[in-house]
Amino acid sequence: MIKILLHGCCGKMGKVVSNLTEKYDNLEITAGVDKFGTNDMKYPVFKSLEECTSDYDVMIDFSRADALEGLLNFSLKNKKPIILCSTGYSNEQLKLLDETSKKLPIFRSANMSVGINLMNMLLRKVAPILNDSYDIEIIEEHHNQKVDSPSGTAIMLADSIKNSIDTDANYVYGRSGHKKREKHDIGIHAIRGGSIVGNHDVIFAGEGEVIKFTHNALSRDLFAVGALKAAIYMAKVTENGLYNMEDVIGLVF
Ligand SMILES: NC(=O)C1=CN([C@@H]2O[C@H](COP(=O)(O)OP(=O)(O)OC[C@H]3O[C@@H](n4cnc5c(N)ncnc54)[C@H](OP(=O)(O)O)[C@@H]3O)[C@@H](O)[C@H]2O)C=CC1
Ligand SMILES: O=C(O)C1=N[C@H](C(=O)O)C[C@H](O)C1
Repeated sequence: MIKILLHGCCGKMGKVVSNLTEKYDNLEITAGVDKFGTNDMKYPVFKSLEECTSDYDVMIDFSRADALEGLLNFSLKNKKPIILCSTGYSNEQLKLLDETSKKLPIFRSANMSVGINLMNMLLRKVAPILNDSYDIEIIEEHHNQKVDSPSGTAIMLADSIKNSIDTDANYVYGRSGHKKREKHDIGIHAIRGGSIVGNHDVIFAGEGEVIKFTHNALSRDLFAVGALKAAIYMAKVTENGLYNMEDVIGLVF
């Protein structure tokens, strides 16, 4: 049995992960941590990591970027792998994450769905071919409760494109004003409204044609399933380092 500590257990994703875990015979949530706190869960919920005394094998986090430092220190102290699903990290936080991964197995992915990770892999192949003659724009849509913009997934997709081409792409967020598009811009646009779970379009606009890669998440279950698969994977990992969803789904191309 793999014992999971769920950080951010009372939020939208925390609740979905809690429900889905019950379908797995080999997984059990032994405790949760959430600022919000509640007694509604089937496991003990602590209001902070400092109060949490539960034994666990792997921690899953769906909370906020500002929780990162505390999560890393707690995981280092307990010598247990951590799965970071939260988004909105700053460059300094990403640097800290990289440094800490030399001392701890850390998993991070801005999107736990198989579909987005497959699309990300395809973009790495396609972008170097299309980059010269097509303009690249990314549009993401999410619910009206999301705090970080653009989405972590949009940044992940943009970074994959940027790292796969030999020109130095420049990110332009939510374009406005009086200025033509520059050739090496990658536009990144965020839409917020209602209960949209999470949609991502990557557009390659050329002369006389547009090629579009689209991923629409129809339910939060697919993120939760990805997090639980990552938990099963990370519980067995012994080497320190930074892992992601491609390790879990075995996308080696
Ligand atoms: N990687 C992926 O596939 C996905 C990532 N996400 C990301 O996961 C995160 C959570 O999403 P979602 O569940 O929709 O958000 P919610 O706001 O619904 O849930 C977050 C929960 O974490 C709590 N929380 C916030 N800060 C802390 C903290 N410092 N310590 C402990 N608990 C805290 C919140 O409490 P309170 O409400 O009191 O602040 C809330 O209960 C976001 O960053 C989101 O972008 C979401 C979906 C998929
Ligand atoms: O906040 C959300 O809801 C989501 N956040 C992630 C992101 O920022 O990319 C992933 C998913 O699209 C849902």
